[in-house]
Amino acid sequence: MTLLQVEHLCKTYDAHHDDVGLENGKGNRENAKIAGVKRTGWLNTWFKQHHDYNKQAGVAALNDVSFELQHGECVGLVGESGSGKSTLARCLLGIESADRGRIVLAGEAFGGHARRIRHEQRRHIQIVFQNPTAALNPKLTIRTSLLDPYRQYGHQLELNHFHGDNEDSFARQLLEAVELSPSLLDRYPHQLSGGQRQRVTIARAISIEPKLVVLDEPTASLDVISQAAILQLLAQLKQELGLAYLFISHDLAAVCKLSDRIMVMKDGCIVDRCVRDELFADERHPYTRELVSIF
Ligand SMILES: Nc1ncnc2c1ncn2[C@@H]1O[C@H](COP(=O)(O)OP(=O)(O)OP(=O)(O)O)[C@@H](O)[C@H]1O
Repeated sequence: MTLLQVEHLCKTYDAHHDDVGLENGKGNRENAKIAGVKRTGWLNTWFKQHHDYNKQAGVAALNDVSFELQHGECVGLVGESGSGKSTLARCLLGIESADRGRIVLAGEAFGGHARRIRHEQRRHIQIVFQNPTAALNPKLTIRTSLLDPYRQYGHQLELNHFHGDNEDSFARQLLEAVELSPSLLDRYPHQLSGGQRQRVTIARAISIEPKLVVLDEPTASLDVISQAAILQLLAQLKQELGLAYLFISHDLAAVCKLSDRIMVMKDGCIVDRCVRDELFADERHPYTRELVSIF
């Protein structure tokens, strides 16, 4: 069975749209949660840093976007800044709803137009952000941040890979899965390197064994060595846990390394799609050729 079906998704922002209540820090209740994690002060800060929008009237951020993603598959999503990649990610996570269209996850309606995502469904799509420093609450230990999704879903979880018998052994398993020492559990984010912090956010995202992880430029804030190591880790986890990824990136080399298929977005539309090895072929869409040529 297909894991994810996105059908005819449309989203237009009006001139006064403020989807997450950034100006007053309030946000509506649906938006106050991201990936099952409460949007507290630190997450507000992340949104503020990453959503410096050019708020023009009637921006069609998603214009009839349709695609499918299979279990265990990685689909890369590339396109210039403002093409709609993050909007698509936010619609998938239920942070905002589409104006039209349908999202079906493992055969069940999931978000999309005017549909709320149930708490137990929300666990199945998680996200890893670009900036691990902003994604971890500086006041919480690594242990507390790691265990947050588990504590929210603990009683309902049927895990296949990790064993949730007690919190300490669960947190240790998570760190081991991302090749970090359990001795980091009682440290704070500032006591870790950028690469280690990103490993922690990956561990947190996979902790409740989602079906799909949205990787929103997961290596963009890292040095070249850490980037390669994180890509290697993501490939390994995909294999071990049978995860599917939607991998959003400007880095075509990274996308090619991890993805089975690639979609190219421009002005809210998917203008091209291909298997990885065909991205550099001559017969690609002119926009894809342009992206490839400037890479
Ligand atoms: N909350 C919002 N209010 C108004 N306009 C928005 C909002 N969010 C996105 N947009 C607009 O929608 C379009 C798509 O933005 P989006 O952030 O999805 O692009 P992107 O491809 O993820 O860009 P980047 O690669 O820079 O992250 C842009 O024109 C953007 O200005």
